[in-house]
Amino acid sequence: MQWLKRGLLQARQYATRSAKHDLVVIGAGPAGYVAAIKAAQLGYNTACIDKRGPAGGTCLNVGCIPSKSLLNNSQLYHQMVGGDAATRGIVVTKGAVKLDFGKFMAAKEKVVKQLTGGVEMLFKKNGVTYYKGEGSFESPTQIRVKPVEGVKGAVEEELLLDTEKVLIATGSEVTPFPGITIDEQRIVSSTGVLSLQEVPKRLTIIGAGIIGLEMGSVYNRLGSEVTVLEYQPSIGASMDDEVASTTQKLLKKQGIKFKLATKVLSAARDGEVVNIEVEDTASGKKESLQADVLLVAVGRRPYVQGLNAEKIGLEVDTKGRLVIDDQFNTKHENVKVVGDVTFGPMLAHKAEEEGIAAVELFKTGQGHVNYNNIPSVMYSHPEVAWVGKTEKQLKEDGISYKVGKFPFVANSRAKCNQDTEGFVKILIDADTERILGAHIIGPNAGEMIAEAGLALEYGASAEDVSRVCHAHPTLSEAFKEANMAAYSKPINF
Ligand SMILES: Cc1cc2nc3c(=O)[nH]c(=O)nc-3n(C[C@H](O)[C@H](O)[C@H](O)COP(=O)(O)OP(=O)(O)OC[C@H]3O[C@@H](n4cnc5c(N)ncnc54)[C@H](O)[C@@H]3O)c2cc1C
Ligand SMILES: NC(=O)c1ccc[n+]([C@@H]2O[C@H](COP(=O)([O-])OP(=O)(O)OC[C@H]3O[C@@H](n4cnc5c(N)ncnc54)[C@H](O)[C@@H]3O)[C@@H](O)[C@H]2O)c1
Repeated sequence: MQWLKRGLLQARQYATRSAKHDLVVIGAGPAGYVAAIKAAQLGYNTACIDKRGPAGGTCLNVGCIPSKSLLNNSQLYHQMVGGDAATRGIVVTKGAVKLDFGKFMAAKEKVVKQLTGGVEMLFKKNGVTYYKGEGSFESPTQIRVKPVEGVKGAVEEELLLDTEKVLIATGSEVTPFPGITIDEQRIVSSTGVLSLQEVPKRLTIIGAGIIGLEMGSVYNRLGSEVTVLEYQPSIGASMDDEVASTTQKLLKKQGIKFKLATKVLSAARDGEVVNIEVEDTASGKKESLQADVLLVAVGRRPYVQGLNAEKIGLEVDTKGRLVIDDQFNTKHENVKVVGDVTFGPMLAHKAEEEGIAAVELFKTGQGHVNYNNIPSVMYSHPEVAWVGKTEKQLKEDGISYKVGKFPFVANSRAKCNQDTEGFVKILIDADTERILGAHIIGPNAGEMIAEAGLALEYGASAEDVSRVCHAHPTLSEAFKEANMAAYSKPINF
C-alpha cells in the first residue's frame, strides 16, 4: 500500500494543473488586452496570457507610451532652453534650466507603470484571468502556459488550458540588421534607446521611419548631434511625398542631419565608440562615420517564437506573418489572429480595432475594420498625421482628384501659439467631392486627424465638413478651410 500511496503522490506532483475557459487570448498587447476585456464584457469566460509579465505589450512597455513621454518632455525642455520661451516674453536665465536625465527617464517609467498596472486592474474588474507565462499550442483547443524565469508573478508550474476559442495576438519584435550586433548599450534598438543612461553626444540612427524620426527628435532636443541614415531617397516610410519633404525640411532646420540614399555596410562597437561604414547608393562613394550611440530602426517583424504554431499547422507567409482570411480566421475555425503578428500596418490602434472585431465575430458573426481609415501619426514637432489615400496612391489607382490646402501660418490660433509651421492638405474625388485622404503637418495634427477619420468613415464631402461650425480660434479651423479650398476657396488665405 505504501508504494501505491507514494505513486499517487508523485503522479499528483507531476500532473499538469489545468483550467477551462471559453476563450484564451495569447498576448496582452493592445490587440490582446482589448480583445480579452471585450470578450469578458460579452460574457465569455476569458483568459489572457503574456510572457512579458506587465500587461500592455510593446505599446505600453517599450513603444508608444514611453516614447511619447520622452517626446513630450523633451519638447518642453527644448522650448525653454532653445530660445522659444524668450520670444514669448518668458525670461529664462541662462543656465537656470537644467536637464535631470534620471528624473526625465523616471517620469517615463512612472507612466509606463501606471498604464500597465491599469490594464491588470481592468482585467480584474472585467473578470479576465491573467496568466503571466508563455502560451503555446498543444492542440487548437489546448494551450500550455509555461513559467518564465525572471518574470515577477509568473505561473510557478505549467498549466494546461482547455478552451473553445483562441485569439493569437503575439505582436512583433525589432527587425535585426544583418551583421550588426545590438548590445542595447552603444548599439541599441527602439527598446534600448528608451532607456539610455545619458544623453549621447553623437546619436546616429539607421532608418528614417517613424521610430528613427521620433527618437531622433527626442535626442536632438536634448542636445545630441543626430544623424539619420536612410536607404531610400526620402524619409517617413508611407507619408505623402509633399508632407515627407516638408517634414524633412523642418527636422533639418531643427538640427537633424540626413544622409538619404545611403547604404549601411557595417557597424561595430570599438570600446565607447561605434564605427559605421556607409556607401552613397548613387555614386558608390564610401564613408566612415563615428557615433557614441547607434540606433537601429529599420522596422519590426511578426513574432511567433514559442507559440508552437507549427504544431497545429498554422500558415506563415514569407514576411513571417500568420496568414488569415478577411475575418481573422486561420485554418481552424476556432483560432483567429489579430495585431502586428498578421497583415496590415503595425499600429496600436489598428491592433485594438482588430481585437474588438475578432471577438465580435466570434460572438455574433459580425465584426469589421475599415482598413482605408486607419490614421497614422508621427509625434515629432510639428506632428505629422494622415489617413486615407495619398496622391501617389490615387494616381496609381487612376482616380481623378482635387487638392485643398491651408497653411497654419494663416490660422489665428496657430499664430497666437507662435506655432505656425505646416499645412492641412485634403484630397477629394474630382466628381463627387467626397474626401479620399487627409494629410496634416502641423501643431496637434495627431488630434485633428480624428476629424478626418470621422468624415472619411461617414462618406462626407469637403463641403459637408466646411458647413460644420468649428470653434474660433482653434487649429481645427485650418482643417475646415482646407476642405473649403478643396471644393471652392478658403476665406482666410
Ligand atoms: C518605439 C515604438 C513606438 C511606437 N509608437 C507607436 C505609437 O505611437 N502609436 C502606435 O499606434 N503604434 C506605435 N508603435 C507600434 C505598437 O507598439 C504596436 O503596433 C502594437 O504594440 C501592436 O500590438 P499587438 O498587441 O499586436 O502586439 P504587442 O504590443 O507586441 O504585444 C504582443 C504581446 O504578446 C506577448 N507574447 C508573444 N508571444 C507570446 C507567447 N507565446 N505567450 C505569451 N505571450 C506572448 C508579448 O510578450 C507581448 O507583450 C510603437 C512601437 C515602438 C517599438
Ligand atoms: N507614432 C507611431 O505610430 C509609431 C511610432 C513608432 C513606431 N511605430 C511603428 O513601429 C514600426 C516600426 O517602426 P520603424 O521606424 O522601425 O519602421 P518603419 O517601417 O517606419 O521605418 C523603417 C525605415 O528604415 C528604412 N530602412 C530599412 N532598411 C534599411 C537599411 N538597410 N538601411 C537604411 N535604412 C533602412 C526604411 O526605408 C524605412 O524608412 C512601424 O510599423 C511603425 O508604424 C509607430
